[in-house]
Amino acid sequence: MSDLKYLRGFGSEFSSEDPRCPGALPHGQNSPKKCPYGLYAEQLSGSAFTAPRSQNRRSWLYRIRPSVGHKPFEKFEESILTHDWSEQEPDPNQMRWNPFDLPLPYENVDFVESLKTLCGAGEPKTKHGLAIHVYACNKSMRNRALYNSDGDFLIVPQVGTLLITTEFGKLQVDPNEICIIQQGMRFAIDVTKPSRGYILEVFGRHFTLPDLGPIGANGLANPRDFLHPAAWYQVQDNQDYEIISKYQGKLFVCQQSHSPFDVVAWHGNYVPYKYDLAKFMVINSVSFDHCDPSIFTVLTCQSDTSGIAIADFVIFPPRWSVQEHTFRPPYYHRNCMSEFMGLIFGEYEAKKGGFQPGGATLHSIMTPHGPDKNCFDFASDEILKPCRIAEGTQAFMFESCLGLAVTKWGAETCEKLDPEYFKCWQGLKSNFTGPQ
Ligand SMILES: O=C(O)Cc1cc(O)ccc1O
Ligand SMILES: [Fe+2]
Repeated sequence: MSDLKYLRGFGSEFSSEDPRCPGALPHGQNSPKKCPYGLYAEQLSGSAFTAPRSQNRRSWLYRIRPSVGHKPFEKFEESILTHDWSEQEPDPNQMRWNPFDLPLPYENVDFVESLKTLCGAGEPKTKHGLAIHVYACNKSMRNRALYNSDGDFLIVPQVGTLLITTEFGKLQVDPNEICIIQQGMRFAIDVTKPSRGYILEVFGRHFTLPDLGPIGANGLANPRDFLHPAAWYQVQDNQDYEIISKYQGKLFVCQQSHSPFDVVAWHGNYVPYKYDLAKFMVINSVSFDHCDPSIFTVLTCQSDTSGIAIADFVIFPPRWSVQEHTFRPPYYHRNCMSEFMGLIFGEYEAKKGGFQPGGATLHSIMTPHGPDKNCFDFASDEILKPCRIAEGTQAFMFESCLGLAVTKWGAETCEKLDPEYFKCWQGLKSNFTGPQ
């Protein structure tokens, strides 16, 4: 799979033909009377038809059969996905989850069956809000494809490579890479070993690159490093296929007698993509003080209020730390945004050993948090020389302007919530020297 070909760019107009069918893309028009190779033309709209050009997203798919050739949808039972944010009483406490369980061999669970919702806010019907899920699977999705009617998935693999077949072609996504599968796109995930990761879902809006302001035209996640699949199709006739739709927070399944991965060629600017976090160009203070973590924003999903994110995807990559006369780790703070963090590998700088790969933390709106006692003591006394930090680590944050509610699965069923978390700050004593 590593010889997969990708198309580079961000938000561009791409086009791709499976090399087995040269000329499959119609010339000069989207919907000819008869398409080349007897294909059907189908538009996938990711924005209102009339959205301003800068936000307008759609793709044209040239496929063996149109998507509509399926039997009626029924409820898909094997799922703990929820958007019921009132399952639990609100809880403002700092939360830390130990690593979520990988499936045991006899559990045999695929990506869709393994989806569990941890927390979220808002709902898909009004296209406002987000949900944070985790997956932990050990089986490939055989003859089964998923699409999300509610919004876009940002998938962060933490253990195990994902081989993702989409209508647009294939993506291989390793830990320390992320991928975005937008609303409506059918995909199936193959795994070769027990695999785990995090998912940020945003309802009815899309991720964009953050503006760079005074940084200039380059830096942070550069557009050329976003990789899109090349067209690939399979002919699987008379083969039962399950299509699962996440619709208004619930999963539904329908049957069809052929593969949905039958798109021979496509063009447009609404295409799934992946990004390697190691490609992020880090900008930071080279003089003094600790910059706000917004400098590490990879992708943002903006609300209607300029500069305010429904969700930012932020990373804490390996980098040089050079600030002088500065407490270098994250500062103590209280935030009007919600901060959900995960760890792909290594240790998080503000809590060495206190937060494990495959686990998570949630610091809710205005809930105080910051470095633990060990981190504070060390950083207050360390001799400041230029040094590498976060080497061999990758922590990330989903930051949202919305107040997040934790689900029953997140608070109880998963049995990973650590009641001792608050203790990491209890030893922070007064160092007040008083008036001299
Ligand atoms: O709380 C956290 O660990 C995330 C975070 C990191 C940082 O460098 C500054 C602020 C912040 O919220
Ligand atoms: Fe924070």
